[in-house]
Amino acid sequence: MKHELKVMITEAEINQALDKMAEKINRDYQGVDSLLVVGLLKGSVLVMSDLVRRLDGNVHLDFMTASSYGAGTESSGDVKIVMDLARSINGRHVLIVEDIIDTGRTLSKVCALLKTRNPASLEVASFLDKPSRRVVDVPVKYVGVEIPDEFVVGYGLDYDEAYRQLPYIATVLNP
Ligand SMILES: O=P(O)(O)OC[C@H]1O[C@H](OP(=O)(O)OP(=O)(O)O)[C@H](O)[C@@H]1O
Ligand SMILES: Nc1nc2[nH]cnc2c(=O)[nH]1
Repeated sequence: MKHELKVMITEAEINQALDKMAEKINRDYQGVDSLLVVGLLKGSVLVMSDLVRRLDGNVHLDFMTASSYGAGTESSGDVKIVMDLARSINGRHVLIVEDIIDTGRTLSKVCALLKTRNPASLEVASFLDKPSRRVVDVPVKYVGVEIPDEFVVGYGLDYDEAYRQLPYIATVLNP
């Protein structure tokens, strides 16, 4: 069945939100010798590449895969670390980049794990935030856009792995 999509956030609006996020991040990390930006795969790939291009200074990248969503639109709540970081974060300033924070379960698990590895600092930037869905409290310092409780696709976000490549964010009218 072909899904009917309704655009929620346009490409131009995404770019404006990214500019604002990057401005805050650049201000906060001014004077820091290097910033390690950690992308959570796969959802963060688009926001990660667009955000880091806007960052000043000495930026390093690493990736990790944490998965909690199966084939459908509901989190299983069972967060698994499928692929870990390539390098140590001991003493590093770490900024985790996510496409969306929903229940907060994924970020809560990832933050708890990374904190045990003694980073110099650990903060979170999530392009989308669905605050009404939160089950676990996670401090997210940088948010692009707050959205209501609707399942969205595009700009890294999938429906059964489809639609990640869309340059805009949309809701699925006939899931
Ligand atoms: O706040 P939560 O309820 O935990 O939901 C947010 C997480 O769900 C999605 O990941 P998913 O597990 O679907 O993997 P993906 O990044 O490969 O799409 C998204 O990328 C976030 O990581
Ligand atoms: N694709 C997608 N994945 C999610 N993971 C948590 N919330 C969402 C959402 O709204 N869309």
